[in-house]
Amino acid sequence: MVATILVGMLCAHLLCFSAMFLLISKRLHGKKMGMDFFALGNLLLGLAYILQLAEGGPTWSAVSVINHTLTLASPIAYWLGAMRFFGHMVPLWRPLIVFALMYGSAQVLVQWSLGPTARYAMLAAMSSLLFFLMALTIIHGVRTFAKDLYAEMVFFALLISGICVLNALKFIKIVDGGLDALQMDNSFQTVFYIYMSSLATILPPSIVWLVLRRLTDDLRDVAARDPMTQLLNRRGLSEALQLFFNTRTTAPAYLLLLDVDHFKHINDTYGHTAGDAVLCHVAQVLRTTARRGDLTSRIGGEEFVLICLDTDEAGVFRLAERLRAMLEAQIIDIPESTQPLRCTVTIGISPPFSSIAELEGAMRAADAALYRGKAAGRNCVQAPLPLNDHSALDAGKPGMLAHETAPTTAQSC
Ligand SMILES: Nc1nc2c(ncn2[C@@H]2O[C@H](COP(=O)(O)OP(=O)(O)OP(=O)(O)O)[C@@H](O)[C@H]2O)c(=O)[nH]1
Repeated sequence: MVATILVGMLCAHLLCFSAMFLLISKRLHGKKMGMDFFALGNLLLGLAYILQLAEGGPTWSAVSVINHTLTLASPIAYWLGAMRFFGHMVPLWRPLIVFALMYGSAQVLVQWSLGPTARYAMLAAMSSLLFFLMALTIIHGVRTFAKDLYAEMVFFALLISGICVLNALKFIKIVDGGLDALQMDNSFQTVFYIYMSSLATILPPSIVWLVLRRLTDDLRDVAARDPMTQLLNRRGLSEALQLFFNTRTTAPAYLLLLDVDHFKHINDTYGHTAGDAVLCHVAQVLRTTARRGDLTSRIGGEEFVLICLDTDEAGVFRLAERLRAMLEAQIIDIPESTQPLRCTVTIGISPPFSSIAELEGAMRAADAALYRGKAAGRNCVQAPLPLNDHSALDAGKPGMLAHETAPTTAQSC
């Protein structure tokens, strides 16, 4: 009786959360994060348990064959849903239909050749195997595609390992004691269904939590990035830098402020689409040239910032010069245009700084250097003023600098 009530509650939980997952997936439109697959997994398992209640005990019937097939199809749907959640575009119906046909046939074969006990033992063994594979996938995910969800994934792996172990025990009991092991009210079955009911209560809210986490992470990411170039925006830059200074106290940072030369002229001559393509090109060069861990950002219009972390002064000047030369040399692909287009940038460098509070000052110093670079003819790298030359910094006048590179003649882009 107890086990029957537990199975009834389990069905109610599974079907309610199936409906909830489906509603969430509808709200998520294009990026459903596997919620539609999880809804199907819950529905299949819920239906399997309803069929089990209808059967009353082990029987050989079409309903029983469908029940066993649905019981195993549901973890497959969950597994595929998890793959979708992590961005793998796996199909749903084809693998499920292929599995259903294969497992249906296997049941008929086993029932006729080895008898009913073997068919039930096969269900327990297959369940154990599927959940074992699922736990293995999660453990693999923790090291690769799901690193950011470490705690959640370990939690899931533990819960799923529990089902795996219980099904393995069920298999042993069926092999040892025959179909009597499946009597609903024996103590093992009671423990089994208590565990399954607990999972049906814990897992769905945990899945909703995962989706919520992903959505809020995505929102934060959208708020921190420039939509056109996908580089960090001003806000994202200062958040990322804050994080860096909170966790590291190594070498100071340097800020490079890049400004595309004569950008207005590019827009006016080639149109805004070409202007946008130039900005995306500069962003791409920044992304690929900067070291891993450096922060790349578009802070507005045609102004970009690169913050170099864990480096020294000589390295920063080499990088700035490399960036300038690369941008000067490369031809930019403009959609629907056959005219080759190049652009140059002027780069102002800040003095070293080592706290987030100094970011604004570093930005101002780099801006003053940039201003001097523009005045000196553009397409060059300008070092910051010496620390004691405050008057020059205030007025933005050119100063005598140790690292100044010889400015080349401004080029028409
Ligand atoms: N295509 C495009 N243009 C932009 C965007 N944001 C700002 N602009 C344009 O960038 C131009 C910036 O011009 P200016 O500030 O005069 O700078 P400049 O022409 O590069 O001159 P210098 O910096 O002195 O070499 C303006 O025409 C803006 O309209 C954008 O997202 N896309």
